[in-house]
Amino acid sequence: MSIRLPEPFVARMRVLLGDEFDDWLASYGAPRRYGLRVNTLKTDGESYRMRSPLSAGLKPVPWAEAGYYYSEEDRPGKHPHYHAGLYYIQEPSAMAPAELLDVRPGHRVLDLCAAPGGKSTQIAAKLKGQGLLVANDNARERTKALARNLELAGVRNAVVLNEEPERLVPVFRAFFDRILVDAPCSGEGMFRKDESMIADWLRYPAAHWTSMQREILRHAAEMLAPGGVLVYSTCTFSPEENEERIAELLAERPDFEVVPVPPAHGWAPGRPDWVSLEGIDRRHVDAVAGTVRLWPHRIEGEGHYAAVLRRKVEAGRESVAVNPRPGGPDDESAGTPGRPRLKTRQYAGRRGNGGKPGQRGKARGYIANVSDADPVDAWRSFQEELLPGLGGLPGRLVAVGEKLYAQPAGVPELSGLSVVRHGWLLGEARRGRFAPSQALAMGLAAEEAARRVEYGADEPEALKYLKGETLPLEPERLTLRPGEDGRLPDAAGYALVCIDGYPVGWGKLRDGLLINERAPGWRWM
Ligand SMILES: C[S@@+](CC[C@H](N)C(=O)[O-])C[C@H]1O[C@@H](n2cnc3c(N)ncnc32)[C@H](O)[C@@H]1O
Repeated sequence: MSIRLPEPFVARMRVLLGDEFDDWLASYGAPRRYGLRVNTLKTDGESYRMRSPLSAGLKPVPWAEAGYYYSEEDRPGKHPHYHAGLYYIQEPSAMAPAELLDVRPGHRVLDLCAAPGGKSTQIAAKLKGQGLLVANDNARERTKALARNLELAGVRNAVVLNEEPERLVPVFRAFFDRILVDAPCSGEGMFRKDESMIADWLRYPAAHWTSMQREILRHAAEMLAPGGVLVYSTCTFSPEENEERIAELLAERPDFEVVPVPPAHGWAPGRPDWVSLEGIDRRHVDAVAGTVRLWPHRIEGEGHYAAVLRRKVEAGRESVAVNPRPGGPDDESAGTPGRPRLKTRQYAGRRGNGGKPGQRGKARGYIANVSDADPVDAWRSFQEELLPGLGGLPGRLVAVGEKLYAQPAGVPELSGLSVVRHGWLLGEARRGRFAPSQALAMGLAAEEAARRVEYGADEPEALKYLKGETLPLEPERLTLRPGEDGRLPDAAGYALVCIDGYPVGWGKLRDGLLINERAPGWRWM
């Protein structure tokens, strides 16, 4: 074993694990397993597995829909399909918490500690574009990766926030059907995957993590609707960060109960016998036997812990969510008069995104030229010309400065919160012209665009495009889609660039060239 585990950690695990200690310790000498999750917003897991370009093939992770093991010698992060958002590289055990959350299309879901977004992208896939995902993290820098990963995955119905949980509570009290708390933790279960975490373990005492976890869980509980489900997870072994946090929450919140996780896949039950909190009713301690531990010596994956909790419904009340359901008759969020609109303009209406452009938005050349920089007019002209297949989007348009977002239905007023993404970032109106975003390209299906240019993943042009090069346009690569009037668009202007049929960015067709419009921060280095 080459990893140097901290002595006090090993000594403690010896006491906790007893007879199992030797097997556990031996797992640090075993090779770690690598995982990826196929993005079912774009393709389905099994059909992708059958045609996967990874040389050693993909083997299913038993507990995760579209989750697969890949072989160490493959480099999936270096394949064009990664840049098309066809999969997310994720440690296999880390796929378990979002599976346990039981997300259904249409749910309102909060991922409270979400960066860099592995579980958020997994949740978004389960929502299938319906309902709402609020992905939050309190670390500003990390929310950039979070937003980017959601965009790479083509997620249309997410809002990204950068907040402390307590500041979210007044806005989202009893709002969510599902909440994931993938808590910051001492990371003991990840030492084999990432040895650098040992330094953090040595630096911070357990109380550093447990006080954070306690506060985050308390605030999360406030935001769960009665009848809703909350999953708490960590990638650590210490009972203080796992079973003790759950027993404590149960003692504080009699309206919460553990939903036992059935034993499967080699997962082990939580350990009431490791809880050493004083003054906690035995019932709450015993209940943690229904939580689950993933041990690296019992499964093919790293160490994890998860608890599934349900907020009970009061007798006689089916649901008491205090906020209107997205798109329901009480959904006033679409442009309610009198709401404070500071730097944000919201454009109401179910037809909002699909409406016809006004007279001002008449197309001139390959992109509409409007008389002022109203992003909505510019977008509508762009959409009419470039995206005849997109149709109306649910929710509303939100303009922030020059940026325009399609915000999913049912999002409450966010003013006062630090918002990283108000929804699906469509693009920016610059001097009246609409510049489509990379996020828009990634969230489209190829057939939604009026013009598309196609490359195969194994063609050198695919790599050149991903690296930001401008390419000669070979006419056979261009597909034009007729508009509603049956007429083909001009072969000039913005085109959606696709690899193996999946969008990877924009280009502009001009003078026999495909001018590369792939956003600079997204280019293959
Ligand atoms: C285990 S990581 C989350 C990993 C993420 N769920 C994923 O699957 O990619 C824990 C995250 O919690 C964030 N965090 C720490 N304290 C927080 C707090 N008080 N509120 C919200 N997020 C917090 C950290 O910045 C970190 O990104």
